[in-house]
Amino acid sequence: MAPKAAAAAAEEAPAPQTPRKRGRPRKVPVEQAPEEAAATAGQDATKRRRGRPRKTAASSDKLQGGNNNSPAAPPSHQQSVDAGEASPFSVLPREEKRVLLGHLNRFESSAGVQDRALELYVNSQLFQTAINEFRTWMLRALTDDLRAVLLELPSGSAAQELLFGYFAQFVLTKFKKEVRAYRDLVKTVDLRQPHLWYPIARSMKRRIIYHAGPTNSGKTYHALQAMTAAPSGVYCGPLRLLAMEIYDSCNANGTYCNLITGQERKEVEGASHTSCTIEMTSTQKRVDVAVIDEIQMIGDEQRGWAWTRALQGLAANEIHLCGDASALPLVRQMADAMGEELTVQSYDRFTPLAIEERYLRRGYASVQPGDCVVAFSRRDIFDIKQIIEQSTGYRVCVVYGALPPEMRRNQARLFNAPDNSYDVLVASDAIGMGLNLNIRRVIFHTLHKFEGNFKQPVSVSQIKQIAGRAGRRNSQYNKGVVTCLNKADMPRLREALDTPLEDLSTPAAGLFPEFEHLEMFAGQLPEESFARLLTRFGEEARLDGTYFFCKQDSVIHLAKLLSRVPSLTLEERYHLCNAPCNTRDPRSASAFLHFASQYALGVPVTLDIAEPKKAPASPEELRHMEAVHQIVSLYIWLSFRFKRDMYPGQQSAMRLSERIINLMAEGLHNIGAPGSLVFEQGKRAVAVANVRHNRILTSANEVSSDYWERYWTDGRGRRKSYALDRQSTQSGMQLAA
Ligand SMILES: Nc1ncnc2c1ncn2[C@@H]1O[C@H](COP(=O)(O)OP(=O)(O)OP(=O)(O)O)[C@@H](O)[C@H]1O
Repeated sequence: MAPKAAAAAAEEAPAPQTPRKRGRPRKVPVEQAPEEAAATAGQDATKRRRGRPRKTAASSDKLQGGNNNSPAAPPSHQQSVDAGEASPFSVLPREEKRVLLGHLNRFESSAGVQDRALELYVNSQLFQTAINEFRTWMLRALTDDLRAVLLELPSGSAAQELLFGYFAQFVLTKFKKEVRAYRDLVKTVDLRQPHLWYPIARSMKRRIIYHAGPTNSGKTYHALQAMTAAPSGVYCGPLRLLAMEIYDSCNANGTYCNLITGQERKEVEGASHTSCTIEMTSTQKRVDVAVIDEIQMIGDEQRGWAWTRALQGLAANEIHLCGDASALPLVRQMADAMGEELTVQSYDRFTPLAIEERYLRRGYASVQPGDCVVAFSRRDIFDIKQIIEQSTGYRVCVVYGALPPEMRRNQARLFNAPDNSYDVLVASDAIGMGLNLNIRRVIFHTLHKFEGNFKQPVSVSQIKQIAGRAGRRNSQYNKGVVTCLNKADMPRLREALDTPLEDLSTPAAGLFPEFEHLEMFAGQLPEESFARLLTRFGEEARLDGTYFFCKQDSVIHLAKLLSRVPSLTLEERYHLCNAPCNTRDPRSASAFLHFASQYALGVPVTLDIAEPKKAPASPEELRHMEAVHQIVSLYIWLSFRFKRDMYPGQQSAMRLSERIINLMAEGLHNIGAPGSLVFEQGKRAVAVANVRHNRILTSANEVSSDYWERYWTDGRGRRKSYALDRQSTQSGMQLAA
């Protein structure tokens, strides 16, 4: 049993069973303290063997009283360990010693013993100490009767059961204080009934409606219809972008709606509705109808907790969930636990989605208007953009996660508009949610992506979600097509699209402690740093199979950074650590530390960032500007969390953010345009550009050494160029294609 699972089962601390068939294993009642339970354990086992009446917990003290004449009762710990008597073991015949030590060796090395000890609130650290001392104690405790029983037993589980009873008695007597302390600690991290954290929601009679279906099937449309028809409502979405879309469309259609995200608070006078990112949703404010979008994200390893919280905590009479059917069994289980009614409405896709069996044979030279190329790294996205723009003449929009939502929206609008030359989109998986796009064909650049340091296959549900963007209702195309750049990826694409959504499952819902939980936990461990508290909370959390503890790497990273900042309360640390700081970027991390330090000193927090003057001219410059924008965005986020007078620069930060976004948009427009320079990092050629004659070539056969020149930036950012010979030009074209 895994330690957490064992801890979860700890309320039923088992007493040892009889070594032979007699009687069923005894379970200690939930209320019974484990030390009481175990105090009876060893004796109980041997007594039952002998047909004596079962001993009760109440009588255990008496039996423990060290009556060595009572053959099955070992001497108490005090008696056996402290009295300093010679061990009865030392005078035994060699063969008996061998058998008895064999039992003890097997017991000590058995994997199950430590897990069972956890059920008695013996943690792993204490277990090591206890198991080391147990052997000495046991050999001293060896009565004639116990010895006879052990010698009689084969070397299997019956002997282990018997020894475990004695181990329990030993550890719970000798380490009483430690066991109690651990039990109290574990009780503060009992997360098995998180729905009870929300008293308002539990006092209501809520109805849950699950809109289940594939992409582009009208799930969100129907849920939003219910929300806007109600006197009051809230939309909870996974992205700022989606929250902004719903805010705009509600207000445009006459439903007054506020916007609340980490970085925005837009209040509309007389608004009855709110559109927010799911982390920002209130569990206090009553509304008639709530919509939770992309409910399958309840299983997301980092953000799943926000969906669990919304589903269990929203104070809404009616809750509409939109998503694929993969989370349905889990939601059903959670609804049952809350005693709430669940109705399911199923949907089919509006338009057909077909696989184009001819993968992109001529590479990106053969893209067409309405194509969306999906790649999973920023570098690939810009390489592909440049290759397409320079080999086809189409203008390319890009969408990826690090672009601010305003820019993603802006790029989507450019791509959707019929009257411009932006006909092709190159995007990351960020297009999987939230954008209505005029896509005819999705082309997967690859079906692998880096997760941390490892290349992993893209998941089936992600392939489905992204592919489903093609041929969307209300777009120009009444059917969607999907294919891959490489032939080798085609079988996986087919397999993913053929997998029914019902076969995918979201096994468990994410959880993350509310501040109150951490506060209680901190009360048990007053000496621990905040980062250690978070780690230990995750380690000790008691969960059943319905929930898992969300990954908290970034939170712990920030908590460690904050350990250098004194004078912050636990609550301040908790909120600071949940800030959207890009911990992989040292500039963001150092800005975070600067903001937190100023705040801790009680001086107004300043945003010392100079306004950029010109648009980025290369992907590298754009990346730099994205990082600057993330810092500005972090400042704005903090300014909404903490007292406004501590962040006096909120308004100027918002203006700066807007200015940076405009420059980035301008930069995106220029980067990779025909005739512009082609940049290369390191040594690999990514494309060749016909800059001298501005002639657009579509196949390697047309290449002639007269026409081509190659540009790149060297390691120090200097631009260099040289004319390509025919062979290099052709290999450049092959790379480009
Ligand atoms: N009954 C309807 N009348 C008009 N338009 C509709 C209707 N149902 C859905 N649509 C439109 O079809 C498109 C897809 O609908 P919707 O966004 O609700 O699908 P979905 O299943 O939630 O898709 P996804 O999971 O991909 O977001 C949207 O543009 C939506 O406005």
